[in-house]
Amino acid sequence: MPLTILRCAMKRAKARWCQHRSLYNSSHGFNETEAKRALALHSGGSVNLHKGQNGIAELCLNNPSRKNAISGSMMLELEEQISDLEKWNDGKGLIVYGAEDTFCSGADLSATNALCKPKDGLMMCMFMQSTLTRLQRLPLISVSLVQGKAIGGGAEICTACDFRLMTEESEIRFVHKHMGIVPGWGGASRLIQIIGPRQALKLLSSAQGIHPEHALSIGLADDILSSTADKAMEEAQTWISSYTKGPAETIRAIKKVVTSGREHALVDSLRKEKDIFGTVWGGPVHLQALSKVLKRN
Ligand SMILES: CC[C@@H](C(=O)O)C(=O)SCCNC(=O)CCNC(=O)[C@H](O)C(C)(C)COP(=O)(O)OP(=O)(O)OC[C@H]1O[C@@H](n2cnc3c(N)ncnc32)[C@H](O)[C@@H]1OP(=O)(O)O
Repeated sequence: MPLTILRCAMKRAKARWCQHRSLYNSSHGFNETEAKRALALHSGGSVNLHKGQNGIAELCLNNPSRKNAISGSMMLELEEQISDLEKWNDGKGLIVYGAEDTFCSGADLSATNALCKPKDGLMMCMFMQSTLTRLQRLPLISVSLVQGKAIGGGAEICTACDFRLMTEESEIRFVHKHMGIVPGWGGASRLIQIIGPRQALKLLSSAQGIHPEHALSIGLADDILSSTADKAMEEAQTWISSYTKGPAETIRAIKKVVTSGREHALVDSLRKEKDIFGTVWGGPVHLQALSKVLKRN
Protein backbone atom coordinates (compact mmCIF):
# COMPACT_ATOMS: atom_id res chain seq x y z
CA MET A 1 0.00 0.00 0.00
CA PRO A 2 1.55 3.34 -1.10
CA LEU A 3 2.77 5.46 1.81
CA THR A 4 0.31 8.33 1.19
CA ILE A 5 -2.72 6.02 1.33
CA LEU A 6 -1.33 4.37 4.48
CA ARG A 7 -0.83 7.78 6.08
CA CYS A 8 -4.45 8.80 5.22
CA ALA A 9 -5.80 5.52 6.63
CA MET A 10 -3.80 6.03 9.84
CA LYS A 11 -5.04 9.64 10.15
CA ARG A 12 -8.66 8.48 9.78
CA ALA A 13 -8.14 5.70 12.32
CA LYS A 14 -6.55 8.18 14.77
CA ALA A 15 -9.46 10.61 14.28
CA ARG A 16 -11.95 7.83 15.02
CA TRP A 17 -9.98 6.81 18.14
CA CYS A 18 -9.77 10.42 19.33
CA GLN A 19 -13.53 10.84 18.94
CA HIS A 20 -14.23 7.73 21.06
CA ARG A 21 -11.57 8.04 23.80
CA SER A 22 -12.38 9.31 27.25
CA LEU A 23 -11.66 12.96 28.12
CA TYR A 24 -9.75 11.65 31.12
CA ASN A 25 -6.97 9.12 31.79
CA SER A 26 -4.63 8.04 34.59
CA SER A 27 -2.92 11.44 34.54
CA HIS A 28 -6.25 12.85 35.79
CA GLY A 29 -6.56 10.04 38.35
CA PHE A 30 -9.20 8.31 36.21
CA ASN A 31 -9.30 4.54 35.71
CA GLU A 32 -12.15 3.54 33.40
CA THR A 33 -12.15 -0.11 34.49
CA GLU A 34 -12.40 0.82 38.17
CA ALA A 35 -15.08 3.43 37.38
CA LYS A 36 -17.20 0.84 35.57
CA ARG A 37 -16.78 -1.63 38.43
CA ALA A 38 -17.88 0.98 41.02
CA LEU A 39 -20.87 2.19 39.00
CA ALA A 40 -22.08 -1.37 38.33
CA LEU A 41 -22.69 -1.78 42.08
CA HIS A 42 -25.63 0.68 41.85
CA SER A 43 -28.20 -1.01 39.66
CA GLY A 44 -31.70 -0.10 38.53
CA GLY A 45 -33.51 0.88 35.36
CA SER A 46 -32.12 0.58 31.83
CA VAL A 47 -31.15 2.65 28.79
CA ASN A 48 -32.83 1.25 25.68
CA LEU A 49 -31.84 1.97 22.08
CA HIS A 50 -33.95 1.51 18.96
CA LYS A 51 -32.27 2.26 15.62
CA GLY A 52 -34.95 3.06 13.05
CA GLN A 53 -34.92 2.02 9.41
CA ASN A 54 -35.25 5.75 8.63
CA GLY A 55 -31.82 6.41 10.17
CA ILE A 56 -33.31 7.99 13.31
CA ALA A 57 -32.54 6.25 16.62
CA GLU A 58 -34.58 6.57 19.81
CA LEU A 59 -32.71 6.33 23.14
CA CYS A 60 -34.93 5.80 26.21
CA LEU A 61 -33.93 6.64 29.80
CA ASN A 62 -36.02 3.91 31.37
CA ASN A 63 -36.42 3.96 35.15
CA PRO A 64 -40.01 5.23 35.56
CA SER A 65 -40.49 4.12 39.18
CA ARG A 66 -37.70 6.58 40.05
CA LYS A 67 -38.68 9.30 37.54
CA ASN A 68 -35.99 7.98 35.18
CA ALA A 69 -33.22 8.72 37.68
CA ILE A 70 -29.87 7.54 36.31
CA SER A 71 -28.48 4.66 38.37
CA GLY A 72 -24.84 3.51 38.17
CA SER A 73 -25.76 0.63 35.86
CA MET A 74 -27.70 3.05 33.63
CA MET A 75 -24.56 5.20 33.31
CA LEU A 76 -22.77 2.10 31.99
CA GLU A 77 -25.65 1.24 29.63
CA LEU A 78 -25.71 4.84 28.36
CA GLU A 79 -22.00 4.55 27.48
CA GLU A 80 -22.58 1.18 25.77
CA GLN A 81 -25.48 2.56 23.68
CA ILE A 82 -23.41 5.58 22.64
CA SER A 83 -20.58 3.22 21.61
CA ASP A 84 -23.15 1.38 19.47
CA LEU A 85 -24.30 4.66 17.90
CA GLU A 86 -20.67 5.64 17.15
CA LYS A 87 -20.47 2.55 14.93
CA TRP A 88 -23.90 3.06 13.25
CA ASN A 89 -22.77 4.34 9.83
CA ASP A 90 -26.35 4.51 8.46
CA GLY A 91 -27.45 6.81 11.31
CA LYS A 92 -28.64 10.38 10.66
CA GLY A 93 -30.55 11.39 13.80
CA LEU A 94 -31.17 10.58 17.47
CA ILE A 95 -34.05 11.34 19.84
CA VAL A 96 -33.28 11.01 23.57
CA TYR A 97 -36.36 10.75 25.81
CA GLY A 98 -37.57 9.45 29.17
CA ALA A 99 -40.03 6.65 29.86
CA GLU A 100 -43.62 7.57 30.77
CA ASP A 101 -44.19 11.16 32.01
CA THR A 102 -40.67 12.34 32.89
CA PHE A 103 -37.48 13.10 30.97
CA CYS A 104 -35.03 12.39 33.83
CA SER A 105 -34.77 13.35 37.51
CA GLY A 106 -30.98 13.32 37.49
CA ALA A 107 -28.59 10.93 39.15
CA ASP A 108 -30.19 8.26 41.31
CA LEU A 109 -29.95 9.82 44.76
CA SER A 110 -29.24 6.49 46.44
CA ALA A 111 -26.28 6.03 44.07
CA THR A 112 -24.99 9.57 44.63
CA ASN A 113 -25.35 9.02 48.37
CA ALA A 114 -23.14 5.93 48.13
CA LEU A 115 -20.68 7.86 45.93
CA CYS A 116 -20.58 10.99 48.12
CA LYS A 117 -16.82 10.80 48.83
CA PRO A 118 -14.94 13.39 46.66
CA LYS A 119 -12.87 10.67 44.96
CA ASP A 120 -16.00 8.68 44.02
CA GLY A 121 -17.91 11.80 42.89
CA LEU A 122 -15.00 12.82 40.66
CA MET A 123 -14.92 9.31 39.16
CA MET A 124 -18.64 9.56 38.30
CA CYS A 125 -18.14 13.12 37.02
CA MET A 126 -15.29 12.14 34.67
CA PHE A 127 -17.18 9.04 33.43
CA MET A 128 -20.38 10.96 32.69
CA GLN A 129 -18.61 14.02 31.24
CA SER A 130 -16.81 11.70 28.78
CA THR A 131 -19.99 9.78 27.96
CA LEU A 132 -22.10 12.90 27.35
CA THR A 133 -19.31 14.54 25.31
CA ARG A 134 -19.33 11.46 23.06
CA LEU A 135 -23.12 11.81 22.81
CA GLN A 136 -22.73 15.46 21.81
CA ARG A 137 -20.05 14.54 19.22
CA LEU A 138 -22.07 11.75 17.53
CA PRO A 139 -22.27 12.43 13.76
CA LEU A 140 -26.07 12.37 14.15
CA ILE A 141 -28.46 15.31 14.51
CA SER A 142 -29.66 14.83 18.09
CA VAL A 143 -32.77 16.00 19.93
CA SER A 144 -33.77 15.81 23.58
CA LEU A 145 -37.53 15.26 23.78
CA VAL A 146 -38.33 16.81 27.18
CA GLN A 147 -41.67 15.63 28.58
CA GLY A 148 -42.28 16.27 32.29
CA LYS A 149 -39.21 17.15 34.35
CA ALA A 150 -35.52 17.31 33.39
CA ILE A 151 -33.90 17.89 36.79
CA GLY A 152 -30.22 18.14 37.82
CA GLY A 153 -28.31 15.57 35.81
CA GLY A 154 -31.45 15.25 33.67
CA ALA A 155 -31.10 18.92 32.72
CA GLU A 156 -27.44 18.21 31.98
CA ILE A 157 -28.28 15.27 29.69
CA CYS A 158 -30.69 17.40 27.65
CA THR A 159 -27.90 19.93 26.98
CA ALA A 160 -25.81 17.13 25.37
CA CYS A 161 -28.14 17.01 22.35
CA ASP A 162 -28.04 19.50 19.47
CA PHE A 163 -31.67 20.52 19.98
CA ARG A 164 -34.31 20.45 22.73
CA LEU A 165 -38.04 19.99 22.13
CA MET A 166 -40.29 20.58 25.14
CA THR A 167 -43.91 19.56 25.65
CA GLU A 168 -46.24 22.17 27.11
CA GLU A 169 -46.13 21.08 30.78
CA SER A 170 -42.42 20.23 30.83
CA GLU A 171 -39.66 21.84 32.87
CA ILE A 172 -35.85 21.96 32.84
CA ARG A 173 -34.26 22.76 36.17
CA PHE A 174 -30.60 22.93 37.19
CA VAL A 175 -31.08 22.17 40.93
CA HIS A 176 -27.36 21.87 41.67
CA LYS A 177 -27.24 25.05 43.83
CA HIS A 178 -29.76 23.50 46.23
CA MET A 179 -27.44 20.53 46.59
CA GLY A 180 -24.40 22.71 47.22
CA ILE A 181 -22.71 21.57 44.03
CA VAL A 182 -22.23 22.61 40.42
CA PRO A 183 -23.19 20.45 37.41
CA GLY A 184 -21.09 17.28 37.45
CA TRP A 185 -21.84 15.86 33.98
CA GLY A 186 -20.61 18.75 31.81
CA GLY A 187 -23.96 20.56 31.87
CA ALA A 188 -22.54 23.98 32.83
CA SER A 189 -20.02 24.05 29.97
CA ARG A 190 -22.64 22.99 27.44
CA LEU A 191 -25.28 25.38 28.82
CA ILE A 192 -22.86 28.29 28.30
CA GLN A 193 -22.30 27.12 24.70
CA ILE A 194 -26.09 26.99 24.13
CA ILE A 195 -27.41 30.17 25.80
CA GLY A 196 -24.27 32.18 26.63
CA PRO A 197 -22.60 32.89 29.98
CA ARG A 198 -25.07 35.54 31.22
CA GLN A 199 -28.21 33.44 30.82
CA ALA A 200 -26.37 30.33 32.03
CA LEU A 201 -25.32 32.15 35.21
CA LYS A 202 -28.95 33.17 35.82
CA LEU A 203 -30.26 29.60 35.45
CA LEU A 204 -27.52 28.02 37.59
CA SER A 205 -27.55 30.65 40.37
CA SER A 206 -31.38 30.81 40.59
CA ALA A 207 -31.97 27.04 40.18
CA GLN A 208 -35.32 28.14 38.76
CA GLY A 209 -37.56 25.80 36.79
CA ILE A 210 -37.41 26.78 33.11
CA HIS A 211 -40.75 26.34 31.39
CA PRO A 212 -41.13 25.95 27.60
CA GLU A 213 -41.91 29.58 26.65
CA HIS A 214 -38.99 30.89 28.74
CA ALA A 215 -36.67 28.17 27.40
CA LEU A 216 -37.67 29.15 23.84
CA SER A 217 -37.06 32.85 24.52
CA ILE A 218 -33.48 32.28 25.77
CA GLY A 219 -32.60 29.71 23.11
CA LEU A 220 -32.49 26.72 25.44
CA ALA A 221 -35.46 25.10 23.68
CA ASP A 222 -35.81 24.92 19.90
CA ASP A 223 -39.54 24.24 19.77
CA ILE A 224 -42.59 23.50 21.93
CA LEU A 225 -44.59 20.41 20.98
CA SER A 226 -48.35 20.63 21.08
CA SER A 227 -48.91 16.90 21.26
CA THR A 228 -50.27 14.91 24.13
CA ALA A 229 -47.72 12.55 25.68
CA ASP A 230 -48.51 9.58 23.43
CA LYS A 231 -48.04 11.65 20.25
CA ALA A 232 -44.93 13.58 21.32
CA MET A 233 -42.48 11.06 19.85
CA GLU A 234 -44.34 11.10 16.53
CA GLU A 235 -44.16 14.92 16.50
CA ALA A 236 -40.44 14.80 17.42
CA GLN A 237 -39.79 12.35 14.56
CA THR A 238 -41.51 14.76 12.16
CA TRP A 239 -39.54 17.70 13.57
CA ILE A 240 -36.12 16.02 13.22
CA SER A 241 -36.95 14.76 9.70
CA SER A 242 -36.74 18.37 8.46
CA TYR A 243 -33.00 18.22 9.19
CA THR A 244 -32.19 14.60 8.31
CA LYS A 245 -33.66 14.38 4.78
CA GLY A 246 -30.96 13.15 2.36
CA PRO A 247 -28.10 10.64 2.32
CA ALA A 248 -26.63 9.68 5.70
CA GLU A 249 -23.13 10.45 4.39
CA THR A 250 -24.09 14.09 3.79
CA ILE A 251 -26.01 14.60 7.06
CA ARG A 252 -23.13 13.07 9.05
CA ALA A 253 -20.55 15.29 7.30
CA ILE A 254 -22.65 18.38 8.09
CA LYS A 255 -22.85 17.46 11.80
CA LYS A 256 -19.08 16.79 11.85
CA VAL A 257 -18.20 20.23 10.46
CA VAL A 258 -20.48 21.92 13.03
CA THR A 259 -18.97 19.86 15.88
CA SER A 260 -15.52 20.86 14.65
CA GLY A 261 -16.45 24.55 14.48
CA ARG A 262 -17.89 24.39 18.00
CA GLU A 263 -14.79 22.77 19.47
CA HIS A 264 -11.83 24.20 17.59
CA ALA A 265 -10.24 27.59 17.02
CA LEU A 266 -10.92 28.99 13.54
CA VAL A 267 -7.79 27.77 11.74
CA ASP A 268 -8.08 24.24 13.16
CA SER A 269 -11.79 24.24 12.32
CA LEU A 270 -11.10 25.31 8.74
CA ARG A 271 -8.53 22.52 8.36
CA LYS A 272 -10.99 19.95 9.84
CA GLU A 273 -13.67 21.29 7.46
CA LYS A 274 -11.24 20.79 4.58
CA ASP A 275 -10.61 17.20 5.69
CA ILE A 276 -14.35 16.49 5.93
CA PHE A 277 -14.93 18.23 2.57
CA GLY A 278 -12.36 15.83 1.12
CA THR A 279 -14.40 12.84 2.27
CA VAL A 280 -17.55 13.89 0.36
CA TRP A 281 -16.32 15.92 -2.66
CA GLY A 282 -16.21 13.63 -5.68
CA GLY A 283 -18.04 10.90 -3.79
CA PRO A 284 -21.06 9.01 -5.18
CA VAL A 285 -23.64 11.34 -3.62
CA HIS A 286 -21.87 14.47 -4.89
CA LEU A 287 -21.39 13.12 -8.43
CA GLN A 288 -25.01 11.95 -8.62
CA ALA A 289 -26.28 15.38 -7.44
CA LEU A 290 -23.94 17.13 -9.91
CA SER A 291 -25.23 15.09 -12.85
CA LYS A 292 -28.84 15.82 -11.83
CA VAL A 293 -28.18 19.60 -11.71
CA LEU A 294 -26.28 19.55 -15.03
CA LYS A 295 -29.14 17.66 -16.72
CA ARG A 296 -31.65 20.21 -15.33
CA ASN A 297 -29.75 23.30 -16.57
C1 LIG B 1 -24.23 14.98 39.04
C2 LIG B 1 -25.65 14.50 39.09
C3 LIG B 1 -26.40 15.27 40.10
C4 LIG B 1 -26.45 16.69 39.69
O1 LIG B 1 -26.47 16.94 38.48
O2 LIG B 1 -26.59 17.48 40.60
C5 LIG B 1 -27.84 14.90 40.19
O3 LIG B 1 -28.56 14.80 39.24
S1 LIG B 1 -28.38 14.70 41.80
C6 LIG B 1 -30.17 14.41 41.60
C7 LIG B 1 -30.83 15.70 41.33
N1 LIG B 1 -32.25 15.45 41.15
C8 LIG B 1 -33.18 15.75 42.08
O4 LIG B 1 -32.89 16.28 43.12
C9 LIG B 1 -34.59 15.42 41.72
C10 LIG B 1 -35.26 14.67 42.85
N2 LIG B 1 -36.64 14.36 42.51
C11 LIG B 1 -37.62 15.29 42.51
O5 LIG B 1 -37.42 16.47 42.68
C12 LIG B 1 -39.01 14.77 42.18
O6 LIG B 1 -38.99 13.36 42.32
C13 LIG B 1 -39.48 15.09 40.76
C14 LIG B 1 -38.48 14.62 39.74
C15 LIG B 1 -39.72 16.59 40.64
C16 LIG B 1 -40.82 14.35 40.54
O7 LIG B 1 -41.70 14.65 41.62
P1 LIG B 1 -43.04 13.77 41.78
O8 LIG B 1 -43.76 13.71 40.47
O9 LIG B 1 -43.76 14.31 42.98
O10 LIG B 1 -42.55 12.29 42.10
P2 LIG B 1 -41.88 11.78 43.47
O11 LIG B 1 -41.00 12.84 44.03
O12 LIG B 1 -42.94 11.18 44.33
O13 LIG B 1 -40.94 10.62 42.91
C17 LIG B 1 -41.47 9.36 42.54
C18 LIG B 1 -40.48 8.31 43.00
O14 LIG B 1 -39.24 8.53 42.28
C19 LIG B 1 -38.20 8.67 43.21
N3 LIG B 1 -37.19 9.59 42.67
C20 LIG B 1 -37.42 10.77 42.07
N4 LIG B 1 -36.25 11.35 41.71
C21 LIG B 1 -35.26 10.51 42.10
C22 LIG B 1 -33.83 10.53 42.02
N5 LIG B 1 -33.16 11.52 41.42
N6 LIG B 1 -33.14 9.48 42.55
C23 LIG B 1 -33.80 8.44 43.13
N7 LIG B 1 -35.17 8.33 43.24
C24 LIG B 1 -35.86 9.38 42.72
C25 LIG B 1 -38.85 9.21 44.46
O15 LIG B 1 -38.04 8.93 45.58
C26 LIG B 1 -40.14 8.43 44.47
O16 LIG B 1 -39.84 7.13 44.94
P3 LIG B 1 -40.85 6.40 45.97
O17 LIG B 1 -40.97 7.38 47.14
O18 LIG B 1 -40.18 5.14 46.32
O19 LIG B 1 -42.14 6.26 45.22
